[in-house]
Amino acid sequence: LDSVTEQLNNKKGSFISLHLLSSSGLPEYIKIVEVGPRDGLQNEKVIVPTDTKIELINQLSKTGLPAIEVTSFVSSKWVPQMADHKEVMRGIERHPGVQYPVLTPNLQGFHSAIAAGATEVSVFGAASESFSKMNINCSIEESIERFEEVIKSARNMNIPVRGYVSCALGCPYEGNVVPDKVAEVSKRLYSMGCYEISLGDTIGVGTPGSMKKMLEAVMKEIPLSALAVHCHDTYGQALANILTAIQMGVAVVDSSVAGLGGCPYAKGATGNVATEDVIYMLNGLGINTGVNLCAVMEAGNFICTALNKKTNSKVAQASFRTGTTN
Ligand SMILES: CC(C)(COP(=O)([O-])OP(=O)([O-])OC[C@H]1O[C@@H](n2cnc3c(N)ncnc32)[C@H](O)[C@@H]1OP(=O)([O-])[O-])[C@@H](O)C(=O)NCCC(=O)NCCSC(=O)C[C@@](C)(O)CC(=O)[O-]
Repeated sequence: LDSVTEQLNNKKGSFISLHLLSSSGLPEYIKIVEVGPRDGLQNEKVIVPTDTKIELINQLSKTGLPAIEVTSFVSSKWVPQMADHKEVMRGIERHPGVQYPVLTPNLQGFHSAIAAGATEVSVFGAASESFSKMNINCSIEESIERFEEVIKSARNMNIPVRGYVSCALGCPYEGNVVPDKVAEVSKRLYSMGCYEISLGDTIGVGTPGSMKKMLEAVMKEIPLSALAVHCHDTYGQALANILTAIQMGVAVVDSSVAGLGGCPYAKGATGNVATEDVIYMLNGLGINTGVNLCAVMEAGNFICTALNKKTNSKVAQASFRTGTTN
């Protein structure tokens, strides 16, 4: 409880950890990629008003987060929740030093994103054929061809492209996914020009054991500095999996404010790991993120109130119960 209080009392500016644990062997700085406004909200049943999305992103922009995934330029027939992508993109206040990536599955999405002012995009593939078909309506091979077009156009415009590989630790349709397949798809995206590969445990079935095996395979093909992990918490393993990844040297972690989220094409998958819980853990390890925990909790409180739902962040729940937020 003391550590919660210490962290929460430091409300101004970026959080400086008061823990004195040694960080030797762990990255000194971890970049948090906030995916709540996209991965979090895409799964909400009731359409979230555009103004609420914009306000959430504006609040998150003031927390010290270096990257906030804003929306997806996908078909509104497939993901109605992201239909207001242009309005959201145009409505947000952009802060210097914050990246605002958006998802683009194909050239059509890429051109719409650029027209709406996107300055960074992400392509999203999978290590499972069935998931690729269900999620983006094409095979892995076809998806790579589409991504290649996006990456070429992006390169001509100096737009950085991030690449996702979903089902890195398991697939909702095929079950087990072999680490070599994850490594193969990751390598192709990286070789095509993605500056970073985010490895998605889409349905949160991974464990520290499977995370380690998968990363060992991927790290043979891609530099560690180009890897990120994207963990869902369906089986309660997300923080343990992230800790395993950072012990192996991964220094980019995706997370979602209040633990919102899930993929509409991965039935049963619950939210992403909560940003608040990741920051709390990293603060405890003495790892700098530059993110103010209290400010993220306030943004979490805002969106949970707007959605009339309880936060999935254990840290936010504990702080609420013990009154340490005030
Ligand atoms: C990829 C498509 C579009 C293919 O969908 P399709 O139906 O195969 O596309 P198509 O090329 O045959 O075109 C059909 C219609 O879609 C339109 N269309 C075509 N492209 C676009 C576009 N970019 N934006 C808007 N509209 C588009 C196109 O204009 C046409 O419109 P119509 O003539 O019928 O009116 C579709 O399957 C789709 O939108 N899928 C959405 C997938 C999605 O957003 N999933 C959730 C995100 S992934 C995720 O959450 C996992 C991740 C990233 O978080 C990591 C992890 O956890 O593992």
